[in-house]
Amino acid sequence: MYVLNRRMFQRGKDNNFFWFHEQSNIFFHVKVYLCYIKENSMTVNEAYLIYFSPTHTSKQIAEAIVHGTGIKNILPINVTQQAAGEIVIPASALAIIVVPVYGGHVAPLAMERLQGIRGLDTPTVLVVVYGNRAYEKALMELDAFAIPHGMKVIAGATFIGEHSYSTDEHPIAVGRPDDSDLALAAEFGKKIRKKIETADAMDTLYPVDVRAIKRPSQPFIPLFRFLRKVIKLRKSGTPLPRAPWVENESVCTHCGLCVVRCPAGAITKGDELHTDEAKCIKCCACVKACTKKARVYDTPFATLLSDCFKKQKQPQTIL
Ligand SMILES: Cc1cc2nc3c(=O)[nH]c(=O)nc-3n(C[C@H](O)[C@H](O)[C@H](O)COP(=O)(O)O)c2cc1C
Repeated sequence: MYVLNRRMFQRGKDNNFFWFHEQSNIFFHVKVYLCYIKENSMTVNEAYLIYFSPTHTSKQIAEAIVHGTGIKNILPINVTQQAAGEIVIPASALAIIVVPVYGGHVAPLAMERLQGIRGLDTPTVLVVVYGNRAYEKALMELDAFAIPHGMKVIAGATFIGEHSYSTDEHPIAVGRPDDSDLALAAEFGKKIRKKIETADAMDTLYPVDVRAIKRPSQPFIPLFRFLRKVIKLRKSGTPLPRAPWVENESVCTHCGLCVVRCPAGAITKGDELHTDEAKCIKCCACVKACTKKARVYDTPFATLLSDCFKKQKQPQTIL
């Protein structure tokens, strides 16, 4: 045991007591700092998982991200079949919005169905899922929706999903999101959680500019071939199918699955052989859902996309 005296508090190589005293001071300050971080770090205890996903690729990405965050209280808001209605998401929650890209834009029906959602400066993650061609303005459009709706965009991402037009003959990004995409989505979720927890308050949880996200590399020659073929197709006046159809009527069992899966109400129970072209959004949910393969959507675009976008693009994230 040391008996306290003045010499013990004097610096010196051979003064062991002073060395311990100095270290314990450091330990004390580290402990105080850790307590401070814990006291002041932000936590989110619930996640609003908002998605539109007729062929379930966006849904898979959404679920992988939220599981990656480790948040247990998940409130799914699936806007595939109906509008979200009026929902206010508190600032203490995390909002994750995942939508597919149609023609380089956010799928218009998805955008329409998101309109009732509002945040209160809610930390929000924006994700677009596209079929290996391009997402063009989609992520920026989602951002332009989210900010005026009271959401603070703290992370963004672009993921790849099997193209809705993909068939056995004309495969486009088949099997995406694959295991590696889903692992990346979960890792992204984990990083989002970390970003929130390392911020000591809402004003230090910094927003991101989704325009700064890295665009995937696109080889020029296949893109040029694609554009040339699209122009040729348009000039030829070949009519493009306005909606999926039932190829062989005897195969359809009228099970009604296509009716249930259609997000646009374009197929009516009891009249499954007919698709309302005015309502159809060509999402191909009915084609993918049909267990008898009675429904088809055979568009010349599938051939072009399959031929020209063979190189698999990779997900990109920003946070
Ligand atoms: C009408 C329509 C337009 C599409 N446009 C694009 C596009 O511009 N770029 C692209 O890469 N993929 C495009 N896709 C493919 C979808 O973005 C892709 O298949 C997505 O994974 C579908 O999401 P979901 O499975 O959640 O429905 C389009 C699909 C449809 C049905």
